[in-house]
Amino acid sequence: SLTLKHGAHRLGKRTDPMMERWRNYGLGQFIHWGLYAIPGGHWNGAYYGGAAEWIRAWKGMPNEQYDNLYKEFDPAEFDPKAWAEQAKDMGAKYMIITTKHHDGFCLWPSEFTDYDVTNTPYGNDIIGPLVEAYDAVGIDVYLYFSVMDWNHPGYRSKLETINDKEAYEEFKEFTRNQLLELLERYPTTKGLWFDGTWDAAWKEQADFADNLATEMREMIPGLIIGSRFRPDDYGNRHFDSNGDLMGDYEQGWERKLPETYEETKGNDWDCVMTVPENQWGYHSDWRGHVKTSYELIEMLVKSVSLDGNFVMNFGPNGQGEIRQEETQLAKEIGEWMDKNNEAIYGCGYLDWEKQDWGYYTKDRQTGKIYMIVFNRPLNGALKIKTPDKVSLDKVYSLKDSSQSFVPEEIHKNEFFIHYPFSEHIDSPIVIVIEPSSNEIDQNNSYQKA
Ligand SMILES: COc1ccc([C@@H]2N[C@@H](C)[C@@H](O)[C@H]2O)cc1
Repeated sequence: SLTLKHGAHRLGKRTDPMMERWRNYGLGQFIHWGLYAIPGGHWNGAYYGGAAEWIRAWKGMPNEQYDNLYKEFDPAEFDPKAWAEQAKDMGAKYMIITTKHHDGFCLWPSEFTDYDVTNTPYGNDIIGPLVEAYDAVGIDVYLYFSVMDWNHPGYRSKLETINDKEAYEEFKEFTRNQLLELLERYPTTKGLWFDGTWDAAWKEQADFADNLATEMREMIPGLIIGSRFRPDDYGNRHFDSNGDLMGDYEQGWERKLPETYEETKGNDWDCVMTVPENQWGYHSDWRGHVKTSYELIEMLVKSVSLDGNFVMNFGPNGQGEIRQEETQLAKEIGEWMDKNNEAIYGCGYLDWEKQDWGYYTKDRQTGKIYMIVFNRPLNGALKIKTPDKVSLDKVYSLKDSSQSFVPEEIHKNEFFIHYPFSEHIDSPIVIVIEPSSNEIDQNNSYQKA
């Protein structure tokens, strides 16, 4: 393998308490909020179908008009406590907020630019009250930060001239200053979710980024930073030039999910997901498919079943309101989570053969196994294949533990559970298996429930 100065500094998962906590979240909330929520995908009566938070980049949208939107930013309905309550009721364990998206507008009072909330009619810090409100309800806060910054004069996508390099040095200083400022202002931050790091210019900054990551981790010990932040010596991100994961978890699953455990390479990872096909910031006219709570719950369960976290995106509007479609989804997901979160929180991958009816999750502490059923077989027979020497001692319905099942053995290590499906079931059901095996698996050191 290559000798790298700025490649992965750790092989395998982080095992410290902060990362253990992260690993057991299951469900997160992404919030994309900024000036782009004001146009909401429209400008001068024209509809822009691309991602609403990228409207400044779409042709026909005059940059200087976008750059003056800050003069209109006055979200009278912004209510961080209400947002935090809603996220709590949904069952989110962490929240990721855009402090600065690609447009460079800062939702906190930054010492290092005038392009921030203090120079708007609203005038106040947005990030601070959000951090406070979410901390108050026990939801951990992570800060999204875009390195790419269309507002800063020193930003470059690539470094070609001497001038580029000199300007970019100022930009790097500015970026460092803003990041240290954020960690200084919001010390309860548990981690940073970086974006906008694909540029050639940034890919040349292995040394700078590595040192900056070290500095940030010194400021907040245990700080969690994913694989999108730094490039290695050869400009590779996510995985270094030896194929080793850089950062504390893999951030490659944006609007997509792995199919198999192998695809996750055994790393920690999160999936960040939009409700419509591709809108992160507020778009007033969602076209195309809008995901149902059933689909989002399946993505959540699939993520947890493959040792990942699932982060559902919310895009508040220009007034600071959570839109009605997202409120409804949060309510429906919360109702399911109220009854079934035991199969999500603190759970992860189970190495039993995947079956068509849905997903297994395993509680990392108790070893309890959950069958989360989305696709009921017409004959009601749910197939289970177990590893050798595992018998299914106690099998019962999560919603009613008195409803137990005696698995029918159909082959060695192969069973049917005959579930009395009735037509009225319209949300995923969870069956609990308390396995006992002839040799207790040392990892599980399984105790009776
Ligand atoms: C295809 O290029 C991009 C670049 C940036 C994004 C940003 N990442 C998401 C988490 C949103 O912030 C989106 O604007 C999406 C697609």
